[in-house]
Amino acid sequence: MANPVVAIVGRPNVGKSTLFNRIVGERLAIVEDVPGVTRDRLYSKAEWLGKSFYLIDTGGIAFDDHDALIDSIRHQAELAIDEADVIIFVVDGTVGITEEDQSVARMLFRSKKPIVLAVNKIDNTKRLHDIYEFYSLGVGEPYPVSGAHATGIGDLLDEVIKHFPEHEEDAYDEDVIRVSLIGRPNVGKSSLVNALLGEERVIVSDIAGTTRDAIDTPFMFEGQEYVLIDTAGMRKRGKVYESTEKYSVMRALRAMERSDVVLVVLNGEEGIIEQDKKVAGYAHEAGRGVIIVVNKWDAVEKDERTMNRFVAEIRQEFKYLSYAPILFVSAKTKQRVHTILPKVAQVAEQHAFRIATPVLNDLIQEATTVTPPPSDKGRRLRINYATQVSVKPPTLVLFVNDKELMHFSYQRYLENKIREAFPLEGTPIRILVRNKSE
Ligand SMILES: Nc1nc2c(ncn2[C@@H]2O[C@H](COP(=O)(O)OP(=O)(O)OP(=O)(O)O)[C@@H](O)[C@H]2O)c(=O)[nH]1
Ligand SMILES: Nc1nc2c(ncn2[C@@H]2O[C@H](COP(=O)(O)OP(=O)(O)OP(=O)(O)O)[C@@H](O)[C@H]2O)c(=O)[nH]1
Repeated sequence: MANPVVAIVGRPNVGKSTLFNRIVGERLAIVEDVPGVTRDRLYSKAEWLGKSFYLIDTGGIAFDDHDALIDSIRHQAELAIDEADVIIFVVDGTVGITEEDQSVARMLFRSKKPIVLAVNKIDNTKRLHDIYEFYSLGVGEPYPVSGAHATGIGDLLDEVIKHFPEHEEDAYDEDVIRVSLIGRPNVGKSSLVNALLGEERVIVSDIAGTTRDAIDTPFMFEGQEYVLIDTAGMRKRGKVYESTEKYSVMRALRAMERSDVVLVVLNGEEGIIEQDKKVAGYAHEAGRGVIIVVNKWDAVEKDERTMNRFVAEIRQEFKYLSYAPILFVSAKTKQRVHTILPKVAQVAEQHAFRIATPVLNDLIQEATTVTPPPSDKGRRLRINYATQVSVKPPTLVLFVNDKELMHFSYQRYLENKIREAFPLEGTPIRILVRNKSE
């Protein structure tokens, strides 16, 4: 379920970004593209031969000073070693081996992580003999590539995916609810984890064989088993992670992917800032159940309208998360912390909700009768058949006469009708529109 992470490492100017763009932009499809949520180029989801993974570009460091440069390349490599499942180590075939390359190679070699060596800028076959000297880096076979001409990338990726972990790493039982907390630094994630686990009725259980690397914390609450995902990551995240946003983002993403329900934590004292919107956008895109938790409510000066105002602001800023319930809590005083887990259980149930096909079709029938689809140049959308194809999140397919005729606003209308009929609080709904013939 969690996608492997592939990091591109190398000194400046070897062509990391060019390769990143090639891998993501042309050879491979970017999976999912949710409108309205901006995507940055720190990382991207990519796919090769049916295997999807996260690709991160560790580039973008520039220093005048040689020592500072080496230091920061090392730092990048260290993070890649920590977080990635496979590392693509890029060198420049036109320049040959440099001291920085050797320094990176030594670190990568010691890490014992799988390394695939890409010798870039091999723009034509005449250059192919330039790759042999790179064997002496001691990190294995050099793969000739040209980011500029998009050659050699398939062979490189064939090698990369061979090193993906074979087994599903988090084989928790179906009925265990997996929860993660995300939010920008200092909103109180660790404090909330402690408050949740400190709840009297919480028993930290040990579900056998599941706590690989002890990064997750399983526990029982009111007869239900839960796992807090990547608790260790949340606790350990120190200076290094904070200074390198892409790694904390990636870590949060992986945690989210392994979760049923994500708690998006906000700081009630400071209000919503840009970074919160990014975090919330990721949560929505991940397709998990979402609960918005406003923490530090104890520190907010309030009157009877404060809460409503905050709710209105959240709805305004995170329009795409309109399905997410909002809780106001304090990890410090424990105020309303006890409402979190019951809400998580409820949202997890909705996230796995299944609508029977006849019921769904009746509902769509009725909705299209009440408000018929708009017509476009004399042609009208017809929905022939609807069915739910998967859960977590509930994903529906609508078979129609011509999917070009489906407009965003009409799709939103149908989603609202579905939400009126079923208790889908906290879960996104995916609606796929297909032509009848597909
Ligand atoms: N000839 C040739 N030039 C390339 C190739 N790939 C990249 N370049 C050039 O190399 C330069 C550096 O490319 P980038 O992709 O920015 O390198 P980078 O490693 O990401 O650099 P930083 O962001 O500084 O870490 C650019 O001028 C590219 O046009 C290639 O395959 N052949
Ligand atoms: N007043 C108040 N302070 C809180 C509350 N929760 C956390 N804090 C304080 O906020 C600060 C940050 O809390 P953490 O739990 O470390 O926050 P975090 O989100 O885990 O931070 P990172 O590890 O940096 O991502 C600490 O000084 C906490 O004591 C709360 O409910 N009320």
